[in-house]
Amino acid sequence: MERQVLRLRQAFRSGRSRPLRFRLQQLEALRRMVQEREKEILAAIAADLSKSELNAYSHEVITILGEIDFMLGNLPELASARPAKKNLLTMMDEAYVQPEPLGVVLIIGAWNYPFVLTMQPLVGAIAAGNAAIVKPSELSENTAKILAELLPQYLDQDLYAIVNGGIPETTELLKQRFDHILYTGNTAVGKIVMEAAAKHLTPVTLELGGKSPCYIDRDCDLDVACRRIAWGKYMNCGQTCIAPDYILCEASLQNQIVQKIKETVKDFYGENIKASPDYERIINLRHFKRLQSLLKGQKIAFGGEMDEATRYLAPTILTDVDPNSKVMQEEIFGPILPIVSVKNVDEAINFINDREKPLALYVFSRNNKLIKRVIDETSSGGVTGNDVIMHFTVNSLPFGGVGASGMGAYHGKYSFDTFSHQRPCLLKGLKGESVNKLRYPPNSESKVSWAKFFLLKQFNKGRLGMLLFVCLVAVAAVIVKKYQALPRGKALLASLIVHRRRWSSKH
Ligand SMILES: NC(=O)c1ccc[n+]([C@@H]2O[C@H](COP(=O)([O-])OP(=O)(O)OC[C@H]3O[C@@H](n4cnc5c(N)ncnc54)[C@H](O)[C@@H]3O)[C@@H](O)[C@H]2O)c1
Ligand SMILES: CC(C)=CCC/C(C)=C/CC/C(C)=C/C=O
Repeated sequence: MERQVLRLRQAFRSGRSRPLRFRLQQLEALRRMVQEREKEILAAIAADLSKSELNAYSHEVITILGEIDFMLGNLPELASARPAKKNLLTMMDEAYVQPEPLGVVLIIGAWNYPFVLTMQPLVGAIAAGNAAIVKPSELSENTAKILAELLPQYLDQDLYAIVNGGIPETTELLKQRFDHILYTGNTAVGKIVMEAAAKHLTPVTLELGGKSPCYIDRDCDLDVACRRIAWGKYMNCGQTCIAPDYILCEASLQNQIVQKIKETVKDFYGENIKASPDYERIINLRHFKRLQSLLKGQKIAFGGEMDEATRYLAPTILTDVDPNSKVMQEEIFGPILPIVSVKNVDEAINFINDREKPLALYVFSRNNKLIKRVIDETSSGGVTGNDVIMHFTVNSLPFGGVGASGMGAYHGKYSFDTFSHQRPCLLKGLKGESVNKLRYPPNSESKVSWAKFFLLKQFNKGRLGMLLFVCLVAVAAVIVKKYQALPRGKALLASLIVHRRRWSSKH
């Protein structure tokens, strides 16, 4: 492991990954990989998640193609230096922010969207000019295997590597020094990752989970709300980090919601859900049994059928759920939808704020003011109003958690920023020592007063006004220096001093 990281570090140090042309070429190669080897990629995802290849394409491949296209189109602008605003003391200098790559980064992915959760961060890491190691989840072993086979065929092998394995391999990997780690997965392992990263002072992006609430207002189109919620909850068999975890609504809405979701499920998956190509299975027996245990003692208003042999768990709704029950204590990550009654929106807001900050928050209402109020009075990684999941698909929005649901964000520009250091650069000339004297010892009241004037005075006169002022100062300095005795120079300096004194007396 150590040797592998060293190999990547040496390749990074060679500077090969930095030129814009190289990054674009690697991103194009990645796009070629996805297009040319689509069938193998889809087959692997489908096998890992008991998913149809059509769904594998729309859940995962589309996202990656979109992300690569975004980077190819925007990278020249994202990677270029941005001029920075200057103060009076640096007016004549060059100030800019230059994004630079961090170095060798580690990307650890989760099993539930095994292609998206490894490749989307990789697109950002390449775009920002880094070397990267990708560690796919061992639970999605087919995708892990195909990535290990394909990536070296398309990408620079000394800069980008796949490491496969389980806990021992990841533990070994985490002992190495990286320049950034982006981890996707559960909160407990997130803490392990952060602890390991802290030993090297490595910054982390943690894409974690949580219980994402979904509030349905009384003033709402319930048909539309229930169709959208059912789509987001039961896709990937509920194993989506931003799936609506539970519903909050007034008690009087509960039965209608059950009825409407029931009808939607029939529309989506037919009478025989088990036979639907659009309904997936639970990833493994451990998770199946965990979900089974969440149903104990609950009122199942719909669904609940299960088959351990195939890890089938039907789309399920629980009603009159006690907020203290087990199903309301942990992220469900399966096709179980509890409904918890609240009296009104105030109680819903309190309910949300009494718990850990979720990864996503959903509000359904005809009343935009109510939606804005819920947003203003709560906190979550992201929000979609009158729909679920969809904020994930907008790559101009940062995607990430807050508090217990994670830290940092990625997607589009935000991926580029996550894997870059925004380096402040100030390039000065070797002239101007007369002004610089202000900051050299010995200090004096007058110097402090001048420094305050130069550094704190806000100029609202635009660039031209600023330039005129600087010229005035420069001319005054030259005149005073060369012709100390001349009345015009003295007068100019005197007026500047008066101007500065007047300003100083006010500040
Ligand atoms: N925020 C997001 O974008 C996002 C996306 C997907 C999943 N999730 C969250 O992830 C959770 C489900 O994923 P999971 O954790 O079951 O996935 P997982 O079991 O695939 O684990 C995630 C990664 O952590 C590694 N890992 C596991 N144990 C480890 C250990 N002890 N030390 C070091 N590495 C270890 C795995 O090898 C894997 O690569 C849910 O909470 C879900 O909400 C979040
Ligand atoms: C809008 C369509 C067709 C797909 C969205 C794909 C999707 C739900 C991706 C989720 C990825 C993600 C962050 C999962 C977390 O577990």
